[in-house]
Amino acid sequence: KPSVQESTESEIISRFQQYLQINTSQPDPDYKQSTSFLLAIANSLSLESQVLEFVPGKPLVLLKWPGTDPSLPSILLNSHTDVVPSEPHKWGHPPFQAHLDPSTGHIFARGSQDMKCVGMQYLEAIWKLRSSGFKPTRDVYLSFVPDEEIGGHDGAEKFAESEVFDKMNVGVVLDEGLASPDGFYRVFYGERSAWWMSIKAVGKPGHGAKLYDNSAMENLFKSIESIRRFRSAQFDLVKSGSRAEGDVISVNMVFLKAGTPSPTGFVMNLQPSEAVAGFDIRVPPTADPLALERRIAEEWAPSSRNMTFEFKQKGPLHDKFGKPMVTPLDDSNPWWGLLQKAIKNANGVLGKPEIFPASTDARYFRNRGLPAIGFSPMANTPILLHDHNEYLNKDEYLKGIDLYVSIIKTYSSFAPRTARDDASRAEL
Ligand SMILES: CSCC[C@H](NC=O)C(=O)O
Ligand SMILES: [Zn+2]
Ligand SMILES: [Zn+2]
Repeated sequence: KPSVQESTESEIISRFQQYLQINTSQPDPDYKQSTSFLLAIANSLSLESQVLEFVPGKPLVLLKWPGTDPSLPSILLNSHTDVVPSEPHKWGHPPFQAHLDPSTGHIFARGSQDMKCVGMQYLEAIWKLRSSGFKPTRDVYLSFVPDEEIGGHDGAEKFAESEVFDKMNVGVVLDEGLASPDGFYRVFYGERSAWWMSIKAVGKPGHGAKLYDNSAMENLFKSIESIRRFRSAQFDLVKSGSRAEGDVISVNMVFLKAGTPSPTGFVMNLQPSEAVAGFDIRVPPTADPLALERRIAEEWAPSSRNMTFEFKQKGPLHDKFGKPMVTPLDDSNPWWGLLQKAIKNANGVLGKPEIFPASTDARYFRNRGLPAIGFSPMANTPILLHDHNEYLNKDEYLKGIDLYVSIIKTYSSFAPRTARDDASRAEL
């Protein structure tokens, strides 16, 4: 086997830039190029690799660094290869140039935070460990999955349910987190579920000059008012500091569709007979789904007001065993203590564990009852995912690699001597 040479800092940064320069933005990601790029690195690191296509044209790159004791459950380091679209003309530097600002060290690119950084940091950490001669005890897998940004149905969801996945005997999964503007690294043990709902009002059409009850617009606006009251009450809990962002139900109106089109815009003197509004609702795993469903049916879209509602997406709050989809962060989960230890050893400081406010692929692994922890090592960094001018500072990026060196070392060497050790740990 060829030995792996240590990389220079500029080689490391240039590999990150190369990955960022591949335009994998939805809705038409260049997965061909990202796949060959990742396979080339896997090859330089002599990792085992396979490309899984659960859906043609949507490749999942699965890499393996075999451990010395394959009987132990493995470690899975997951990242997605796709990124969200950008509006290039609103950026200071083109989003796929990966411009490195020489005075600040910021690297500007779509995906620099979400989450090509993490995917490459896993690989760079393995590069460092391999060149230092380290040998993992457990198998270490890396999955580079497609389509997270559009729901992960053709990527992580199918992967987590596959026979290949079963055979991997995964014990713990690491997936993405969020940047933090302060010095504490954020860490996530669960996430809110996305409920994407549209509500529709119907009513008698009529002259634009007439005041009458039960028009579609009036019916819809009564609902919108009620939803907005709920929204502010939830938001107030966050503003006052009594709840974290991931612990309330968020509701945001994302579209409004109504009116009678005309060649010059909309007919102005006609009250339409239909009006629809769409909402992105995020529900914490501890919320009572029945109470929310009742609120929707009775207050937000009551049939008494000729309203109907429809879900485009309604994520579950519980896993397939009926348990809330959260990863316990206590002594029943040795991976939590190990993560704390590994980060401390690398001089990092973790913040208080949180519920991720949006969705990630981690939910598909938690749904199988597996512990999954969300972590993207970006402290002292503004939260710019999905925003214009997304960037990551090069020194933060390099620091993150060292954190993963420590994590991968700690995780892959964790080998309780007997199953009883595991059990007694769990009893503590
Ligand atoms: C529910 S699938 C959508 C996934 C998406 N993930 C990241 O932004 C999100 O909107 O949270
Ligand atoms: Zn992401
Ligand atoms: Zn995203």
